[in-house]
Amino acid sequence: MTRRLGALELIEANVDPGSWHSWDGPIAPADRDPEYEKALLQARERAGTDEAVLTGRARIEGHDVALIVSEFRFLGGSIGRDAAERIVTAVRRATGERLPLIAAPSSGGTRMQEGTPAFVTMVDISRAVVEHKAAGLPYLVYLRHPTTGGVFASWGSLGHVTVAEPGALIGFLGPSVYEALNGHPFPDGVQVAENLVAKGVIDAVVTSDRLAVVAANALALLARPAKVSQAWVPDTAVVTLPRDPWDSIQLSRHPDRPGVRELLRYGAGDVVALSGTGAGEPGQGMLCALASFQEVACVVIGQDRRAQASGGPLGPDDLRAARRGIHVAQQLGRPLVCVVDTPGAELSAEAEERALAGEIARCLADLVQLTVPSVSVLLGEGCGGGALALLPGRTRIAAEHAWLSPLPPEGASVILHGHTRLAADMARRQRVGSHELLTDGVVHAVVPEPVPAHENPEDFCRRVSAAIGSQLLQQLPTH
Ligand SMILES: CC(C)(COP(=O)(O)OP(=O)(O)OC[C@H]1O[C@@H](n2cnc3c(N)ncnc32)[C@H](O)[C@@H]1OP(=O)(O)O)[C@@H](O)C(=O)NCCC(=O)NCCSC(=O)CC(=O)O
Repeated sequence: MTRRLGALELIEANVDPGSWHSWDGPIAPADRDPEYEKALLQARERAGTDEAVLTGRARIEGHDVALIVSEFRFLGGSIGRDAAERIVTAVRRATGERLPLIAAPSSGGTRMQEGTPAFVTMVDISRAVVEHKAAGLPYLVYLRHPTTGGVFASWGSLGHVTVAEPGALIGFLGPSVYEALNGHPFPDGVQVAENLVAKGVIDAVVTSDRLAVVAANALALLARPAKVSQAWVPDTAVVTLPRDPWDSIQLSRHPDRPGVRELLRYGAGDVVALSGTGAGEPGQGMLCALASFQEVACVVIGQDRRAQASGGPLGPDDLRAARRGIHVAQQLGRPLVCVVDTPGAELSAEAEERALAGEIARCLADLVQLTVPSVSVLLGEGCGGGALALLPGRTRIAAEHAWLSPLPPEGASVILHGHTRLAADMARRQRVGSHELLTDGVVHAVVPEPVPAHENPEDFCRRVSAAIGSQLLQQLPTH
């Protein structure tokens, strides 16, 4: 395990040399009870800081940023009114100076010596952070060991991207407080960074010595706003000969056909993976990431066909994860890439009761309202409402052997004929293949597959990536 760093150590280890400028003014004297005053004096001596947070401006790998960093040795990084005021002032200043903001909390939550007046400052901090994000500015969070209570429940949980220190204790109530109040220990292994990543609460675990690299990567992707060009009209290209869609359907189901993971691996750069909804739903069937295609930095939401096949069907949580990605793209003004690749959404009682249909509808609603450039990519299987949910990009492209249909052709055959034997015929009649999609104006371009994608995944992914980049570039303003 890497050594846990104090506030100044973390700052010095991650900012460009000589670039740190503190924004903190002196803490004003106040009429406090003598015991608390004594605790503050001791905390200052122990921590070497004048409060439990430090704020300021710095450069990280060339990016100008504002930083808010907790010092746990100062009364457990707890937030009293002075610390809160310092945070709010720094967030507002970052917004005013249009600086991306990075917060690195480590805290026992509300400062117990101050009680409720301190507790309610979490509202002020949250308001400032929300206003910062509403101004289209990135907010990244690095949760350090330990982050608990109202800090985790306010500015610790509002990041566009949230990463955490390996092994960090991160939880709402501290485990010793829980045990004392409930008479039994809190279950092991729950309030741990790695578990929260697996459960879709936070995005990734990052060692403190890699924070600068990860932050710089995310900032490079997030810091340049993009709005769709007024002059843009979709470009269409006819590049394929008619194919039997049934052949395409068979090829799209080939176990080695590359999916969204391979597309990111071979066709994208600067990938920063996001984990699920951030709200405790891992969204295994939906991959969300920040990435760049042909140098265009964007948000990617993509249906992971293999994960769906191995027990994680495309369910309501996946669609909520997608909506998180849509909101990040809209809020930060980044283009959005939607990758469609699904044998169909989850068919289960649980999915119904957790609003599968409603989430499909809300994905559609969110996408049709986007004002940033967007492209939907039919990569392989495009089956039913699950596929429809990610279809409304401003431009839509299809791989040559991708297809789109209202339900599996086998299902269509059952509806009309009472058996699955006429599935191939139904696929032909329902105009599901890429050639028909192009002819009918459902997609604007088709990416040729000179050989089926599974025979040369790298080449396929590079072709799709080039098509994505080109579609996005066409939508961006030229100046
Ligand atoms: C964060 C911890 C898990 C860390 O445990 P550790 O064993 O590493 O450290 P520790 O307990 O010795 O704490 C280090 C020092 O910080 C102090 N300390 C910790 N939390 C504090 C707090 N909230 N206010 C004031 N001081 C605090 C401890 O008294 C101790 O002081 P000394 O060294 O002098 O002994 C634990 O401190 C803890 O459970 N804190 C409370 C977490 C919590 O439940 N917060 C909810 C608060 S209410 C809230 O925030 C509002 C809300 O929930 O919405």
